[in-house]
Amino acid sequence: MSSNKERAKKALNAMKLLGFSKKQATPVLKELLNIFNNNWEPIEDECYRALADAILDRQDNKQTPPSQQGNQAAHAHSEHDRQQYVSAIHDDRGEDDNETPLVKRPRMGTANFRAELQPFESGPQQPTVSTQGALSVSPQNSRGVTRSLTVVLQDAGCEYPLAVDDSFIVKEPKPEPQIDIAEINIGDHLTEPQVDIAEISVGDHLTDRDFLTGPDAIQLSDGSSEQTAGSGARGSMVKQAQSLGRSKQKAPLCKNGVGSMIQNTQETSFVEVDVASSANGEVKMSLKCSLESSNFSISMEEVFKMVEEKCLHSYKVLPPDFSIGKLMSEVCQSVVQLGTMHSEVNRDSGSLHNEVVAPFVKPIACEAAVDINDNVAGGSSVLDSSEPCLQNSLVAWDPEFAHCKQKTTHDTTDISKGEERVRIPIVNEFGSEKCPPSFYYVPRNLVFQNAYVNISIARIGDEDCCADCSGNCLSSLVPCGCARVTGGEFPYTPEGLLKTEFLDECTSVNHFPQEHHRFYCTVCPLERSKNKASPGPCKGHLMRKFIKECWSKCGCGMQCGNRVIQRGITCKLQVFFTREGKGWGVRTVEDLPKGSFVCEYVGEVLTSSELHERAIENARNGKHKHQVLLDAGWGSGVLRDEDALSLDGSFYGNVGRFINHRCYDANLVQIPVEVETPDHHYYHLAFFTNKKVEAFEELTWDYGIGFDDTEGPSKPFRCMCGSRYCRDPNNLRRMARAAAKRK
Ligand SMILES: C[S@@+](CC[C@H](N)C(=O)[O-])C[C@H]1O[C@@H](n2cnc3c(N)ncnc32)[C@H](O)[C@@H]1O
Repeated sequence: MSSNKERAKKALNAMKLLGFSKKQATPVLKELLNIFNNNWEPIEDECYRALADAILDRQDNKQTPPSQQGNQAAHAHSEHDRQQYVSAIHDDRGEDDNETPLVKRPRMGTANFRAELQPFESGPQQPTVSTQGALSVSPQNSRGVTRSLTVVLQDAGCEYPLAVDDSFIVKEPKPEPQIDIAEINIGDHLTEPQVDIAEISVGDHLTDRDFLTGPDAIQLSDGSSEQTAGSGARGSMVKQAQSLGRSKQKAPLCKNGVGSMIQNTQETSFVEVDVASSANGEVKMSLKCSLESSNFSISMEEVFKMVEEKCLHSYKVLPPDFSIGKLMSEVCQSVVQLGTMHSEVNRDSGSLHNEVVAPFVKPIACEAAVDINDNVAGGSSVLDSSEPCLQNSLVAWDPEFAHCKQKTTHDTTDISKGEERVRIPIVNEFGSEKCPPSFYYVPRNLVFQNAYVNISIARIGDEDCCADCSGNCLSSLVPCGCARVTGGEFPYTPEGLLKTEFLDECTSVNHFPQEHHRFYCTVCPLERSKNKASPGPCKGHLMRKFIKECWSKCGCGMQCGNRVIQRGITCKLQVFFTREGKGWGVRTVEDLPKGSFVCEYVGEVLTSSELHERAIENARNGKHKHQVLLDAGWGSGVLRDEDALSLDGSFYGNVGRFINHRCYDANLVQIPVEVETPDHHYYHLAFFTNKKVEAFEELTWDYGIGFDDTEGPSKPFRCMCGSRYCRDPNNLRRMARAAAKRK
């Protein structure tokens, strides 16, 4: 048996390892020996637990006012007191009394020991090997989960298992009053390169003094970093800070290169930081923050991430590549686009040169306008007019689509998604819809199913091509075979414009159809496709002028002046939302001289039966489609169903499907163009300007519809073309004019 002196030395050493000085421990030990009648066993029990507790109690009592002090030890000289004190210690062990002895209130503040945090559920506690009195904190720290803390006092030769909860050991740093964000970075001195989260970092006000007091060493369990800290609680903070320190290093910068961190190094101030920018930095979006008395930095990436999570929470489904950062950059880019557009308008109009034009205009309700047509229109999409001039006409469009409730896949910077040689942006300054309803953008016609479009070299005879030409056919002295269709003269000028004479003739066919030759079928495929018991009489098909372009069987090159429409769109167009209630429309963003090729009307090639079937289907669904008959060349005998063709741009189409109607004085004229097929059942329908068109003027063509048509399965829209020659009897302006005349 050791002597009292040895036992006292051991006890004081044990206390020293817990951070209690000899001066603190000696009087308490004396008191306990007194209480226990110099019996060492209850003191040595459980690795001097009674002694440690008594020291802590004494410290507690010192902190309470003298009036409230109930110095148990000092008054425990009687046997009664002694019993009470001993049982008080044991009561403190709580429900686990029979198993693991517990110390309820170990103060780790100045302790110097090694400890491991483990969840209770994690099985038997592993004995731990002490190093130099270091504290190791397990990586997980889930709040509210009670963990065991094993303290090994190697010098004392025993384990000291403590049950503590997170609130005790893992004391979270007090959040700064203005910053309601969980993660805190205590600064640059803690850096580790692996954690890829970006955080709010709090700088100088949470200094080493706050966290890292004392000389005690904290060793992180992964051993990856050695920093000093004074307590277990602080250790956990250091651990957290450590990971934040790592993250800070890896915090990604915004892709567009704008500042990605909000930083405030002053006590009370506004900080302004760029958060997004257009591609070339002309437009920037910034945030103004006034988070007082903080010295902080916030990663914008983390802010975006938080907003994205909120969006996901609210909207449930988001595209996988949804990004607030991108969205903000898109806003900046759109401002650039609109700004450019407006400044071009101003420059071209010459009136507003120095005026700063707000890029956004007060929106008007677009749905009301659409509703007007919605009410008027209805039924099938096929326009079945009794007017001969309705042949080759565009049928009613789907107003339901115009509500833009469908998910759209359009790229607002280019509706053609790169399919055209030029970008065709989508712009909406007036309505709430960002994009037109979905459809597949195709730059060329596609056969749906049964249409007979036979593109073969063999079908093109020598007389229908110019195999012997080379270079540019327009510059040859004698026009080649390809000019035969146009009376031995090419329709194009060397500048690539349609010749005025040719153009005017084509326009005149539209304006005065009754003065032009018409072909009447014996049995009209259009009538036949209606599957009536006895097909109605043919209403006549206008014989239109054709353009014949050189093609692949010709010897000339792609730059030949007689190849215009096959080179595709070259002028700058925009799909925009019309303010008059016509839905989307097309405008040019540059001046176009008379005779300029604008675009083709592209869609699926349907037979008249297929067209009719779609019409019935659409009537059933109350839908209206973008369809146009190809009937310019029906004068070549009896047409089979598969030869009587139409184009439907509803599901597959190009920018042409957005061109709105204007009665008589439209600025575009539609002209049939023969390219790869010699017969005239199938042809390209190309739009050319029939007058000079100024930048930002809407492009329109005359659909050739009769608005008083009540016979057909569908009624066309109420016309809002604004033309003084508007044919629509329901046109409000026209009615107003008529009323004024009557007065
Ligand atoms: C081929 S689409 C033209 C593009 C259409 N605006 C859109 O938003 O998709 C034809 C439809 O546009 C509308 N539209 C075209 N011209 C119009 C006009 N002059 N007045 C009113 N609506 C018109 C009609 O609803 C018509 O059925």
